[in-house]
Amino acid sequence: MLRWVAPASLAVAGIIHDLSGPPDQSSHFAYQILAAYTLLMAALQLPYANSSKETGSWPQYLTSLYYAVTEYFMPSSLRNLPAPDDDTPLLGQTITQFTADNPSTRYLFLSRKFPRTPFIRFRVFFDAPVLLVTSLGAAKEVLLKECYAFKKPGWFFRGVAEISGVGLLFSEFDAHKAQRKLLQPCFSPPNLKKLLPVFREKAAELGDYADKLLGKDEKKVLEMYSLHTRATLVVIGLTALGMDLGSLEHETRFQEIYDQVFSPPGIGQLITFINSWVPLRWMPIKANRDFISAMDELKDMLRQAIRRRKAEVANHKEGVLMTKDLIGYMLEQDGADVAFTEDVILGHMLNIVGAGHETTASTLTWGAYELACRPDIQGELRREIRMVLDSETGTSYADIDRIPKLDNFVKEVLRMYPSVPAHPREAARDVVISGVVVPKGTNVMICPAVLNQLPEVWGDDGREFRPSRWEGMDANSQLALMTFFQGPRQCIGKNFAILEMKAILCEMISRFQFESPEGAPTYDNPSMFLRPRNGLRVVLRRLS
Ligand code: HEM
Repeated sequence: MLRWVAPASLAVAGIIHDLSGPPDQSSHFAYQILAAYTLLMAALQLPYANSSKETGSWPQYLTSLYYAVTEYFMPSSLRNLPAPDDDTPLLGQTITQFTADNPSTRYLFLSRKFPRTPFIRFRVFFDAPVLLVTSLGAAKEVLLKECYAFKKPGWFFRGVAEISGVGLLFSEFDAHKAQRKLLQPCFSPPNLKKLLPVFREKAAELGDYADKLLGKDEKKVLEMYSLHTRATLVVIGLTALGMDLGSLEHETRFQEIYDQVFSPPGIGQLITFINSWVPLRWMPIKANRDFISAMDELKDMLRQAIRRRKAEVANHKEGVLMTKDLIGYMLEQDGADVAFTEDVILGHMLNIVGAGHETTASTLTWGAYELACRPDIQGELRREIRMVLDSETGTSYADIDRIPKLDNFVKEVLRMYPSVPAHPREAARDVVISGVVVPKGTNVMICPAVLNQLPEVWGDDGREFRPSRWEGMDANSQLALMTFFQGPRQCIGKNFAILEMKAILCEMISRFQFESPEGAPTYDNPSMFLRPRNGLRVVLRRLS
């Protein structure tokens, strides 16, 4: 009977705590007395801990005791949320998550284990609670209605913004609203229309390069991820920044230092990761010196581009490709509501390069994998694409954007393989989401894969790759695809990315047959992107 004393005390303590004031993160005096009392009650059980199977082993007992006590420090409004029972003390779900086969697996597992709840509460480092958003209702509130009640957490800022720049990604509240308003026109449909010829030209170059790699052979195994990252870097540099950043045929200096910063070798990766929580950049070791010098060089290259463009804007020279390319646009707006100083523009450029090329490259790579697995879908797509590309009138923006089967295929790849698997947020104030009080400072995690596969939207077959599911979806179904998010902070480059991917797929599918993927794919984990571990190889067969 004694083993029930601690939980019972906990329950009583919890009720009294809830009655004693509104739920918040602070622990007041009465609460601490109750915590001490319960600890004492629980400690009374210790002599019985090894006496029978019923009471469990010492480690089990100590773990339960640890959790019984730490539950006290959980805001009361979060205590009753469903939570996994296999947390590791002080690390929570971190190990389970990092050893899973892909960065979304654990979140998907939890969302299936606890269906029909707005949030699942899990623990991470130092047992901090995180709320995983698991219903469409809660997602709508976090991303749309209460979007500005949340911000990017400090640990995330420390870990990522040192690489990706502050830019739009890490600006918050009014600063975000003002910058977003100014940058939005760069990504408007009229501007994107002007980019289609560039997307098509670069897609054709990618096709030519793949053809060159095949040489005299009719078919060959090619590694698609590196091909796609090179192609998307060329596109993003040229179209958004007016710069030559990459090349399809060889690794440029920019690519080399970019990889050093984003995917540092060996201990560098670990330092980048730990640096989010415990500052380690000051340590005088090689990994840090390499990182800092690569970052300086990267920024130097981008600064030179800004200065070059500044001189052009001063001479009223228009952007080469967009009527107003991103840098030119920002320079013209400097001095309006937002000061676009060199540092601010640099932040935006780092954002665009970081957010705009690996994401698109990963999605294209998973697309190549699905094509290789599904010859029937590939054949249907090829027929539709060739009809459009062969039309006598020439291919326009509207033509490519409205090939129905291609549209469904791209959406399905985006749904099943969201290239950014997890997006953390922190409540900037107390806020109520789907009836749950989320106290200021609480971390919230949005995992697009969870939201993209919700049974409330897709029924029971949401885990299957089936492009035809998009046929006949109405306008409200926008919420069915959360890969780019929705609302004020949704991806500003969404339409850019979709059009670029369609242009590349049109070219590649019409010229090559994708075949024989190498077994089941493996994923990088932990990783900020859902990308294949060690690349992804498929057979490309030249078509006549
Ligand atoms: C498949 C490709 C892409 C995916 C899946 C993707 C996904 C996302 C998501 C989910 C966000 C919201 C992040 C957050 O607030 O936590 C975001 C933001 C952003 N994305 Fe993308 N993105 C893609 C391509 C692009 C491209 C091509 C560009 C630029 C040309 C771009 C530029 C940005 C920027 C600047 C933001 C910050 C927007 C803001 O906070 O207002 N993205 N992206």
